[in-house]
Amino acid sequence: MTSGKTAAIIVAAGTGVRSGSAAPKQYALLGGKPVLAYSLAALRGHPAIDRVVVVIGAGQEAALREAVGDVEYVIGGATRRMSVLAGLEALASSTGHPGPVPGSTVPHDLQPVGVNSGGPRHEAGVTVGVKIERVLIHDAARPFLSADVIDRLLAPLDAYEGAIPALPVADTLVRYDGMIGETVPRTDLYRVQTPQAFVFDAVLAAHRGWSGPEPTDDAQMVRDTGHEVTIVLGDPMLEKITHPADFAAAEARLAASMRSRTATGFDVHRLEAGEELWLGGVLIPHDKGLSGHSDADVALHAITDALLGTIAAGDIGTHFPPSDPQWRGADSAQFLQHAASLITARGGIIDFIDLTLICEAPKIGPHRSAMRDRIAALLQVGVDQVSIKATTTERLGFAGRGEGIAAQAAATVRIPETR
Ligand SMILES: Nc1ccn([C@@H]2O[C@H](COP(=O)(O)OP(=O)(O)OP(=O)(O)O)[C@@H](O)[C@H]2O)c(=O)n1
Ligand SMILES: C[C@](O)(CO)[C@H](O)COP(=O)(O)O
Repeated sequence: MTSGKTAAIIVAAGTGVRSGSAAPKQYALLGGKPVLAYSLAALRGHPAIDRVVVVIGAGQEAALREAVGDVEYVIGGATRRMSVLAGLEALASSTGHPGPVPGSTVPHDLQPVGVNSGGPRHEAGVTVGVKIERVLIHDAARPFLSADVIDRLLAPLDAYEGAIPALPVADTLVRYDGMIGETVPRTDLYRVQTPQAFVFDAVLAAHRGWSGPEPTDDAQMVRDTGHEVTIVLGDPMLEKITHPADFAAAEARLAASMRSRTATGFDVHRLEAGEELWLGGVLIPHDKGLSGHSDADVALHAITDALLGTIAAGDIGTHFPPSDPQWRGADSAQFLQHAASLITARGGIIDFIDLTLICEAPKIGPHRSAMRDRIAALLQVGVDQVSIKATTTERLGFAGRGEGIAAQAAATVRIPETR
């Protein structure tokens, strides 16, 4: 692949009339997250992509910020083509690219690129001034974009000015005008998806010089200005959300892409006189309490580690180092909630927690219900998704001598493979 920077434009300035959604469909929730958030995360998370600009409708800054937080954005136009052009011009102007020639179709009122930081619009930080060599242009309405598709699209750009993902047509195709007419041979027909990848200068020139009928994608513009555009294998996950039923289909695709993961956590704390005994987020009357890092709630620590394990995010010490004085005496509920928030941020769902407390005393039975309620509330799951068991070690070892309490937890979550 040639050297130079790769940018991505997500067009999200449509109104989604056909979707029947009250708000533009790119802000509708899918699996609890805005549609736009999925492809934005996929593009931002891809190592070959240096910069992502989202094209939004006028007045959508607050909706954008609420949906995805800080992101570079530009205001789009009345058609998809004009929105793509706005994105291309934003990239061109911020990287010192020559401006459009007089008489081209570029409108004069294109907004400058901004960052949705809540403050005044400003130029986009470190990436401004870096020349863009390649660009991916993507519909926000196609949320489930995989890294494999991005890889497939970028690979041919050394040889072609463009590459698009497409799927062969599987159905019989027929012309219809009240009665069926000609059957259209389908052997070389493909359904075209996005993102579409281009050499930046080629697609910018095609857009700036366009005077043909309204195109339905960018590839046809690049092709019609004399460049070669190739096809790579698309992805059934990339179907566009267009009509109301497409939301249910997208939810089903998302659910089918969820993979179950189970991980365990283990922790021990010393029992000492003069300490409070916090277990499972509940203060338990006892003649001794647990000492150590934070409030030393061994149960919440074990569950936190189990949850972090499901996403291979290190352990509790990685996120809350015992050496950091700010966590001394801290409520362990915040550790647990942090681990849960990392799973939620990945579109994950917590399915089940199973905890075993290992101690001679206190008796866990009388407190089991309060602990289950508290843990379920902290994780925002049902009480029936939290199991708490207890055992002794038959007076053997540190637990048997009443010197400490051990906790062992297992967590099962579902994480979407499509990010
Ligand atoms: N003026 C427009 C029109 C469309 N798009 C974007 O282009 C993509 C594909 O368009 P489509 O599915 O047609 O979206 P809408 O135009 O929003 O839908 P509709 O035609 O039903 O109103 C979407 O991500 C949409 O937000 C855009 O950025 N600017
Ligand atoms: C760009 C596109 O997604 C490729 O299939 C499609 O052409 C967009 O069409 P729409 O009419 O804007 O939905």
